[in-house]
Amino acid sequence: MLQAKDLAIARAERMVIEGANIAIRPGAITAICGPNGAGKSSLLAGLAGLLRPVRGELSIDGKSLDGIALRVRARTLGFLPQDAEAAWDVDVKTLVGLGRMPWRAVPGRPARAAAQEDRGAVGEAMSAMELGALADRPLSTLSGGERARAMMARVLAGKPRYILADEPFASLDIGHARDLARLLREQARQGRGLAVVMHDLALAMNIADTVIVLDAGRIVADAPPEQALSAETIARVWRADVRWLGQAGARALSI
Ligand SMILES: Nc1ncnc2c1ncn2[C@@H]1O[C@H](COP(=O)(O)OP(=O)(O)OP(=O)(O)O)[C@@H](O)[C@H]1O
Repeated sequence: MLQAKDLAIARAERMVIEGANIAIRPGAITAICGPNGAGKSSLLAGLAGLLRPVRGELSIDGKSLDGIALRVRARTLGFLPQDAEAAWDVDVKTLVGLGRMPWRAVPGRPARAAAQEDRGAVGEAMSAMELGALADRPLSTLSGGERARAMMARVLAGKPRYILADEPFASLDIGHARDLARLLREQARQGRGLAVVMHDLALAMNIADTVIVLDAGRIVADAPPEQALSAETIARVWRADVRWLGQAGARALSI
């Protein structure tokens, strides 16, 4: 379990997350929701160990994150930033291959078996994100949604135990969003823990096991979706009058 206790994060010397107690469980999808500026990205980057907390503890299976070597951390936590950019204009298959970096030079990993495993993981991630036809295209020539799928494939190729994804649905069309939702469920079924920032509350309602609602840097709900995303909570936090339609697991939100 990836756990944060009494986590506090500051940006530009202003507290943006305070007193966060969170558990990201293996085998489950945890959606992180909240209005713009609530602190979702900051919280996710904090959980990934990419923003140093002002206060609090982060641990994986009870072991402090500080005590885990960086390379091991990189194999354990896969992070997909919002609007992920690549430093170089590489082609798609090279980018996805970079997801295998943390697996280089793992002690006791025979070179030939390692190369085969790397190829297998990259191929699997590319086909999961339907990137076969784009494999040789430089990133600069892709559309926003295609680039988002390539970035997600890079995370998947690393086969991390936890996937921390910041708005992975943001630029996907409805068909690819459905495919990604299924893929995230499958990743959870395989035992991975997922923390996913999302603005689409109906999607969170339908695919998450747990929803964390953030409001102005504070966790105001952490519960199964039907409870965390009640119309009352949405009215209070998002100041929007809404009504849930449909059945559990296939809900739509009327605004
Ligand atoms: N690099 C930064 N420097 C200073 N302040 C920042 C920085 N990044 C974010 N902030 C501030 O921290 C707060 C939380 O931002 P964060 O990006 O975590 O929110 P968010 O919930 O992910 O928002 P959104 O839904 O708009 O993506 C906001 O008030 C934001 O203005």
